[in-house]
Amino acid sequence: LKVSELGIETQYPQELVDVLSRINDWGLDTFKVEELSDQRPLTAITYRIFQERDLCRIYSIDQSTLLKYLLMLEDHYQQVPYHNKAHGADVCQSMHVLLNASALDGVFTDLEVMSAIFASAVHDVDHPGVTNQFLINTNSDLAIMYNDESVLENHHLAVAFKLLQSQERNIFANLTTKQMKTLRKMVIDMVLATDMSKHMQLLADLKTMVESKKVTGNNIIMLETYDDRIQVLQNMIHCADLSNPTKPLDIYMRWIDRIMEEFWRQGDKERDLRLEISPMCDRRVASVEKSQIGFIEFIVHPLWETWADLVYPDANNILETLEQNRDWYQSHIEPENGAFSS
Ligand SMILES: COc1ccc(-c2ccn(C[C@@H](O)CN3CCOCC3)n2)cc1OC1CCCC1
Ligand SMILES: [Zn+2]
Repeated sequence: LKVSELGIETQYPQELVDVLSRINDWGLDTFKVEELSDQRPLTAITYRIFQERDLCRIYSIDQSTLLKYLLMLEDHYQQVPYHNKAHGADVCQSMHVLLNASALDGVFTDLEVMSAIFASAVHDVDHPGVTNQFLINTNSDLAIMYNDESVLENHHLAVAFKLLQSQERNIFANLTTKQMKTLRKMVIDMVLATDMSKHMQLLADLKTMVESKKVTGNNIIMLETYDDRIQVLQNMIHCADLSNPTKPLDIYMRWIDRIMEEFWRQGDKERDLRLEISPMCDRRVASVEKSQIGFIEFIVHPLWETWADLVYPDANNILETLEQNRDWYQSHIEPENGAFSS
């Protein structure tokens, strides 16, 4: 990558080129990209991935149109502690790495790959930093708009596609009608699958797929129907969305700081509104380490363990890091008010 190909202005062009050289690695430091890109991590990372996958040539996407869309998309991510543009960039880059699993070599079409990258980049745009339940409990305009069903996920999708409607930002202008129809359906199906209320069903279906996994001679997964293909892509974006605990510990810890601040700010709002404070949202009774252990035990590890089965052995290192991080937190739990753990 050359400085002239960064797509964004920065006072640290060479350092940014150096950090982005790890675009295909699981341990890319999104926080470093955030700092070195002058607060443009989503544009810098997504633009780099489009270049890496040659998507502008394949789909005749004008590079300045792509940059205009990405900058506008990035500006529509809110300045909240966790669900901000850095998280969008992180999920996009994580998805990019997951798509490179050798068990998936040649499985997905360029259109499916572009849909997955686009879905990841847009999946939390305009997130207000509170949960679906909070929006429902407070009779928010968004909950009214979407009838309490996948409120945030529907909103992210609507914003993302609305931004495409201006001619100067329509990156998909040169897709055929059929291609656009397919892309739109897949992006909707992927972003709606990031709703945590769908987690148990998604995981159950993934387990069923693993049990009946069909592979080719060189261990590549065979996915014949749209339902099978989209199911794998839905689990992939869900894994990318819940990938913080699988990253190097120092990076994981910084995501924890951000999500806790966001949860505690929601708790502050609930306290002021005399609402019951949601679980893990009361900064006065925090047990950060215990919450992460529970999050890993009940949600993150079961999901990643199943994913690792599907693409065995490609995600073994990721699963290993997750288990090391879990064990680290297990061995660093603060004893309750000085009492010795029994
Ligand atoms: C690093 O820690 C976390 C990292 C991520 C998460 C987390 C929760 C839900 N999600 C996924 C949604 O954000 C799905 N979104 C919603 C809005 O619409 C789009 C799709 N992610 C929770 C984390 O920790 C919590 C605090 C203590 C234990 C649990
Ligand atoms: Zn997310």
